[in-house]
Amino acid sequence: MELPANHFKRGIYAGEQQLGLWCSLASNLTVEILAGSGYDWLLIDTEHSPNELNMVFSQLQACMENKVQPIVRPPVTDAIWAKRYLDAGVQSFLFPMVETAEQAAAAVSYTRYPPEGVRGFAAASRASRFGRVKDYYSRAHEEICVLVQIESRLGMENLEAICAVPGIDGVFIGPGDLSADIGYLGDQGNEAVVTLIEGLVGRIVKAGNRSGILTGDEGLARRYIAAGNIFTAVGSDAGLLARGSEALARKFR
Ligand SMILES: O=C(O)C(=O)C[C@H](O)[C@@H](O)CO
Repeated sequence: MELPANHFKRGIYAGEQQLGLWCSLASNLTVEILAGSGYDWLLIDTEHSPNELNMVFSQLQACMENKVQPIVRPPVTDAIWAKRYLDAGVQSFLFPMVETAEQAAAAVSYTRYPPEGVRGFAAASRASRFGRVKDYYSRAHEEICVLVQIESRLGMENLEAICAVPGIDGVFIGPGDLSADIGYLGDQGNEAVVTLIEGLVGRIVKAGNRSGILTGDEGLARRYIAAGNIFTAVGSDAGLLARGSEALARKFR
């Protein structure tokens, strides 16, 4: 069996816009529905959702019939969660609240076997398709994508240093936490926040890295893409369900 290709990672390095959707409903059924919807990636959130490890397993499997890349956000950036999700077969990570180059380098090391990193060895896990991918241990890093979140003042201050860390494949701007940290809690659509984010996207691109963002607003998504954003989550499962169900109910009222 061949090592599964990470089309998302290859796409962002090729400069091909990767459209995504945020998934926090903790359901393999909703993920399977969304996996066939034409997105390039699905963010499987375990930070702000009731997702547990065994549930993430089933959501990863729900993606297998499609080219879509599941990207898992651990609840915190640490080696233990990285190890458990890697063995589950996760190939792309969005590590939250990274604020320094040292934290970014640590995140990369969690995904690499020794001597490059500290990933623990597991024989015949789902990651190697239970031992069926014969060159898994020597090649796993090629198809692993490490994305880190910049979502605080300190992270903004250290942005270029973080972008320069070897193994950091992309830098995602967390609009909610970032706006909260600069005094715009709950107001990530404020023009001051949007302009700041556009500038951050430009800094990431200028630093030679790849920028990501989440927004449910079409106009803002287009502004961030125009600024150079290359992986863009354009909505969420919860938002689609809530807005879509409300719109349907209104038709019959
Ligand atoms: O800071 C942010 O915004 C994010 O990191 C995304 C949110 O955590 C996610 O829950 C969508 O609102």
